[in-house]
Amino acid sequence: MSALQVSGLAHRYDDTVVLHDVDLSLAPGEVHALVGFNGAGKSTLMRAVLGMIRPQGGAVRIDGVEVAHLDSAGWSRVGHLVDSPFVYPELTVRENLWAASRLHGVAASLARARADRILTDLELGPWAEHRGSTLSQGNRQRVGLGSALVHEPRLLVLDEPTSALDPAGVLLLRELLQARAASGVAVLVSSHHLDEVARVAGRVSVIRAGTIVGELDPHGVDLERAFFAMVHAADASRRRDTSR
Ligand SMILES: Nc1ncnc2c1ncn2[C@@H]1O[C@H](COP(=O)(O)OP(=O)(O)OP(=O)(O)O)[C@@H](O)[C@H]1O
Repeated sequence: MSALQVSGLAHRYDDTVVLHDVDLSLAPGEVHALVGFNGAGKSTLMRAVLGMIRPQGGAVRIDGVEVAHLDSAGWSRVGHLVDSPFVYPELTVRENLWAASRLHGVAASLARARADRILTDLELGPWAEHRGSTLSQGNRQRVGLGSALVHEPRLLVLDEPTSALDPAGVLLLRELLQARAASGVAVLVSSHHLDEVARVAGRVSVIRAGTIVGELDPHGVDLERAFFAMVHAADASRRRDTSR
């Protein structure tokens, strides 16, 4: 069974079509990247996957269950970072991670150890006792990522997770995602960095104006050229359709 199955997803804000007939699937252990220009619809797609918006058409299933019917046990198998990382300003980094694990249903007896492990995995140790309100942007993103990972979800949805990270953080996250995927976790990730995506993803889908227009070969030689060729071909095809 797919960890995530998106079928015929459609969404519009007022008169603007933002997602059109989007199909996407994600198997356990797969890292699937979404790439596209600003405003292409990546975040909207992720919000629909996470039940944060109700799309006007199509279906999203997580482990075979329609998101509208997913219970708290189902959601506890999902980790996400979409939009700005949420960090409790008055809590320390360690307390934030502990709270995130408890909110995702981790038993009190395990929560401390899980938070400690994330502090190590994301090299947040030096900031463990610092309050959320005092963190740099990159460290906020690390805490947001830690909060998405701390309960050991089986499906991860990450919207531009490296946008504020330094090169060491990018490398750490890549290794973490690869390790989680090797243990069967399914990862949906969006990014603007084609090279980074190619290093981590097994599949790369291109989204253009709310439509998935094709997949890039992450092992291909010139990903940038292939990306633009795909986008331009999609635009030309759309122009032909609208002029008929
Ligand atoms: N709440 C909203 N109300 C109206 N329009 C919206 C809303 N949220 C997003 N949009 C529009 O939907 C389209 C897709 O936005 P979305 O944020 O999904 O794109 P994106 O691919 O994630 O972009 P970026 O790479 O810039 O983050 C854009 O045209 C955006 O302006």
